[in-house]
Amino acid sequence: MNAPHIILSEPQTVPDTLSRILADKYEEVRARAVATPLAEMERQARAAQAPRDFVTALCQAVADGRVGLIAEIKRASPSGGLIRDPFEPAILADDYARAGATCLSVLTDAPWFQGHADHLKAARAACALPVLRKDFMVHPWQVFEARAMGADCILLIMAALSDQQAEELEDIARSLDMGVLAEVHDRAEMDRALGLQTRLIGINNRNLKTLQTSLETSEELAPHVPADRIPVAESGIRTPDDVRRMAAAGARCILVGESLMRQADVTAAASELVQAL
Ligand SMILES: O=P(O)(O)OC[C@@H](O)[C@@H](O)c1c[nH]c2ccccc12
Repeated sequence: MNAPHIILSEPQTVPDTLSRILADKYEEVRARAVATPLAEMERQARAAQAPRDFVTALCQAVADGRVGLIAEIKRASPSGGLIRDPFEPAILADDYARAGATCLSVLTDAPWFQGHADHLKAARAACALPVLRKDFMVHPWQVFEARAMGADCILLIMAALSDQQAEELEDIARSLDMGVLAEVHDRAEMDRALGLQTRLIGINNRNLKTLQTSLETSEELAPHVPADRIPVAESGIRTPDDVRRMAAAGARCILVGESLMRQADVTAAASELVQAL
């Protein structure tokens, strides 16, 4: 009798969602930077309309004791599937502005969120609010691209970046007078984000690797944000009670997307959140 064969294979690791998104993003940026070289993208960024002050708008809301609502415009997401259809960014931007939102966030990632630069351009043109480009920033080229399409602020996801990358992207954003929202999901990421210059610390209640959401993430982390920084509670916020919960933890600024995008009356739903305190 032959000895039984034991086949040892490498442990199978399934790539998490963030890793898959980033792999697509590096590919996308590589291709786009061939079509439009960095120097040309920088020229377009520096020729764009003056940026609106995203960070000051949120600081002002906090100083006034208001909710600082960053209202998000997105058609779809990996966790929610198709969220809103038909989807009209300009109308949504106007609805949010009339509800008293402080800023907008617009998804521009196509493969995972069905976003587009045109959504951001249309939303920004329809209101006077500062606009965050919600995408996965990994390369300076994208920061110039963000400014060229009109964005006033970029998102830096600490889980997706080395310290050196984050600093480089922040420096470029600052040179373009753009704001930076540094996003964290745990204490270690927060400590890294606090090494950046930006005052805006986004605490994502959603784990981008597993897509699980828990408001406890903000409750745990917001108390550790130093007084000279502004915590922004992100993801999974649905009701005025949730807003009060985030405010009680120290986060009066919130980033809300899906729960608003699923409402027939976006203005009414957003103003309920704005008036929760
Ligand atoms: O739709 P929600 O659960 O209200 O979440 C909004 C926003 O926080 C979420 O879109 C988000 C936060 N960080 C991100 C990073 C990438 C993509 C999306 C996000």
